[in-house]
Amino acid sequence: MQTVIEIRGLTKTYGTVKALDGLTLSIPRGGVYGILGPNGAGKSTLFRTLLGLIRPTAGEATVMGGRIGDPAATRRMGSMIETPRFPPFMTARQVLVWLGYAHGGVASSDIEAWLKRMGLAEAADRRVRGFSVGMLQRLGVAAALMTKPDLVILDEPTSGMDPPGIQEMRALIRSLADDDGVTVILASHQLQEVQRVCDRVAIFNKGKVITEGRVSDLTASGERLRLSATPLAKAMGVLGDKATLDGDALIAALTRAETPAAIRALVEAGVDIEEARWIGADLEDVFMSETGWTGVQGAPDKGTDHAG
Ligand SMILES: Nc1ncnc2c1ncn2[C@@H]1O[C@H](COP(=O)(O)OP(=O)(O)OP(=O)(O)O)[C@@H](O)[C@H]1O
Repeated sequence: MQTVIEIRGLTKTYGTVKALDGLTLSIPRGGVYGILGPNGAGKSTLFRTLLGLIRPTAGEATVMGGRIGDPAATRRMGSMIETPRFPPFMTARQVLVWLGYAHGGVASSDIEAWLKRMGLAEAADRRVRGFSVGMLQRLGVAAALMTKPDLVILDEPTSGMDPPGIQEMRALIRSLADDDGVTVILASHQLQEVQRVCDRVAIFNKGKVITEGRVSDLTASGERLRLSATPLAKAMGVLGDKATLDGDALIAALTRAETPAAIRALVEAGVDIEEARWIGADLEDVFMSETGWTGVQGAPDKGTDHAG
């Protein structure tokens, strides 16, 4: 596997807080890679470290073969970390021209193309002080991509966006990877979006990687059988604690080997089965079980290191 980022034992401490705790991870070249984790897991700290904005306390990382902070590698990267801030008195177009200068110059045709692609053509001459969070995100993404990077890091690119905006962003991210050959690394709390757009993910907790893999493999391991059957009560009785109700269907936690006998038992008990299909676990299920997160308490405890 050709990698774009190699991270070995990366640690960043702030006082007593270990934002990154001996993190080890390899990120492949090409495709869309998701970094997931509860608040405070260390995602933004990792991105800032990879961009050379903060120094690690220990460990090392290479980005496209160069050490972190190496200007040759940094020039080939684009990024948007959290909601970007721009000088409020500038218009959207001026922001891109100004950032383009800082990068050594970006053709005005590229700036216009990105304003259009991010749905900002009509707002191009408005001052950014009046922009919504979603518009700032769009401008931040345009700024990250107008320099034609080989690798782009996007931290919560859809935060503050409406549903059509989220859908457009998903299409843009996939086309960057599939059509333009850009490696996209993104962090997001919107797990359904991540499941739809990412090829691989790493789940972080407390500065460590606790799970890493292809989205299809991670979700396949929790697959269950969805059955439309009548009468439902009788089917529930046959399957016992293997079954839970999901609307007017039944979700059975059966292995593929257990399934033929279970179907036979249902039919013999007089249950009609109208439909049976395998469904994968949601990335949300994987995230919840890996992080031990219930969504109500503080950051959970699970955290064995994983050499990716
Ligand atoms: N400049 C800083 N000074 C002190 N502590 C910091 C600093 N930056 C990050 N931290 C701490 O490091 C830990 C990791 O923070 P980080 O922002 O990387 O998490 P995150 O996964 O990006 O979180 P979120 O999902 O909320 O954006 C947190 O405990 C945070 O409070």
